[in-house]
Amino acid sequence: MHNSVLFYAPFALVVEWGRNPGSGKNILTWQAWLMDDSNEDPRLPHRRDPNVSVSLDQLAELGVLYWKLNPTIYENDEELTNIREARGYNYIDMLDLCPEKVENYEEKLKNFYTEHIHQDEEIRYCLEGSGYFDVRGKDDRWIRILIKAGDLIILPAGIYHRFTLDPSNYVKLMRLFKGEPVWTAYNRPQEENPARKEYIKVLKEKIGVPLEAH
Ligand SMILES: CSCCC(=O)C(=O)O
Ligand SMILES: [Fe+2]
Repeated sequence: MHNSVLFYAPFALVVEWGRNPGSGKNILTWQAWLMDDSNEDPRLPHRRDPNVSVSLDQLAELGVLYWKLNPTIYENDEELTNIREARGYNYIDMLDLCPEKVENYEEKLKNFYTEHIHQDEEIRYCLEGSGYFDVRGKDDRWIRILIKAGDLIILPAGIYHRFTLDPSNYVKLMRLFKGEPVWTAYNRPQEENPARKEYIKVLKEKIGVPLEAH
């Protein structure tokens, strides 16, 4: 799948949105960086000093895909429809991440921030608010990805990741899935998990180096 044309499609779409005259948005809204090693509040940015940015290309190498869409038209968005059709995402629901709307809010947040994998892709489209997805890079260091309204992100099955709110303390996410949704998280270590093995195999083929723990 990752070697197919689809794999490159996000860039075309990103450029398209960036060209949209009068949209007031540009394609440089992408923000990802290597995390520092401090144990301070996870909701802080945790940039290194000096900052080390991570590009869309570097993320794509890890199988992480990104689109910039217009969140104000999500109910009737042709681009979103195209992505859903191309990738078979026939299921959607909404996750409004605030204490009033989510049962066991604190526990859920804690679980989201516990390093884990899934056996399927994790697909999230941010409609309001913001937060951070952290993914492990090829050297096993944390890469922090800022997600805000209009950002659609796909994490491949088997990638170690976690999620936290940022100081805004609020995010509204659309969750997408292929078929009947399965949200099961498998906490690290998962080296024998078939999804992890497959992910490592694809990564080795693509970038030629094994992932190494620090
Ligand atoms: C808040 S959505 C992202 C959290 C996550 O990794 C998950 O739901 O599995
Ligand atoms: Fe997850």
